[in-house]
Amino acid sequence: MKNAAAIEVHDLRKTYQVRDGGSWRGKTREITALDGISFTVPAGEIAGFIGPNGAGKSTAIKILAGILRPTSGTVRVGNLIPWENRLAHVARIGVVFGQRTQLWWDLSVGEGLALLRDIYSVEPARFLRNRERLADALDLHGIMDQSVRQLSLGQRMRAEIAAALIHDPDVIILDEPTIGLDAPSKLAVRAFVRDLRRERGTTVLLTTHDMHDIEALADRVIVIGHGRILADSPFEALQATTLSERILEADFTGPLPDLLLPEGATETARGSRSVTITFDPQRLPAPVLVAHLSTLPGLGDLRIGRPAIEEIITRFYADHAS
Ligand SMILES: Nc1ncnc2c1ncn2[C@@H]1O[C@H](COP(=O)(O)OP(=O)(O)OP(=O)(O)O)[C@@H](O)[C@H]1O
Repeated sequence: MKNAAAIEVHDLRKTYQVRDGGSWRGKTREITALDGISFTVPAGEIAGFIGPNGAGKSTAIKILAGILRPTSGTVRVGNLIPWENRLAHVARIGVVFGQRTQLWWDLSVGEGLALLRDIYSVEPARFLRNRERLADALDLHGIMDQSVRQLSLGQRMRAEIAAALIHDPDVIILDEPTIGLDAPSKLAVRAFVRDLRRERGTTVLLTTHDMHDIEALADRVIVIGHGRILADSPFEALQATTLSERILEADFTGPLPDLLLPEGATETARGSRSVTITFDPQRLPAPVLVAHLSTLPGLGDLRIGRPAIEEIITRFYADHAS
């Protein structure tokens, strides 16, 4: 199975019919949520699937999960067509929707997992092994008897992940798995997904608005906007083509002197004793800029870094807007 395509999407289109003004009498209008997207995720890869609000991510995820039929195009997940082989398909994939539960509010976590065992016909010995392994890895032992409605968001998300994996799926779809979680819970979810891929070779499609999820997990990112694929590449490549600039922060021991910056550098923020400068290292090598600043009176610390990952993505979305 290694290197075979676990997810294949070809020329996928989805249009929704909506009534203007919400009235049944109003004219109908077509919204193109997916305008012919194609991508492939090889087995064992973690692919980030990102895009601004309304780009079409949820629509694509629902089609991949077998919940929604596309208007046209082909999709194969582990060689099955999700909306045609629904039962066989759901038995082979795991889906975590960060914003809604797949568990049952009034059942305990343990009861919910047992119900999934029956739904997916997981053989009893394998179920017990998986439940133990997932409870250890996701720290669920203390909450197995608690009903889902009593769980904190972080506990519920860990239970959701266990529920999505109880039947050993080869492919998992994570839709905003860290939304609303505190920092330690986010780190725990990311570590779990990394281990899962390493130990079991699970293929993961991950949508998120948290770019740190992408940085921590994704082998590559597929960017979608207005229902089209805008980029499909390793994150570093996206970063290099979008924002090659560097950021320099300089602290001064006294009031800021006149900077008289060389060409290729722009002052982007200023405090009473510090300044932030953005520069393009192709046009202005960092040592030249540092040498220039060193001539200024009262220079203290200097720090040079890359723009934050959010900045890179925001710029990429803005460059592809319209
Ligand atoms: N059931 C629906 N009926 C009509 N239009 C819809 C429906 N679901 C989504 N849309 C429209 O399709 C487009 C894509 O929406 P979708 O929810 O797939 O985007 P998204 O990338 O998941 O956005 P977000 O990041 O905000 O969740 C949007 O213009 C949205 O308004």
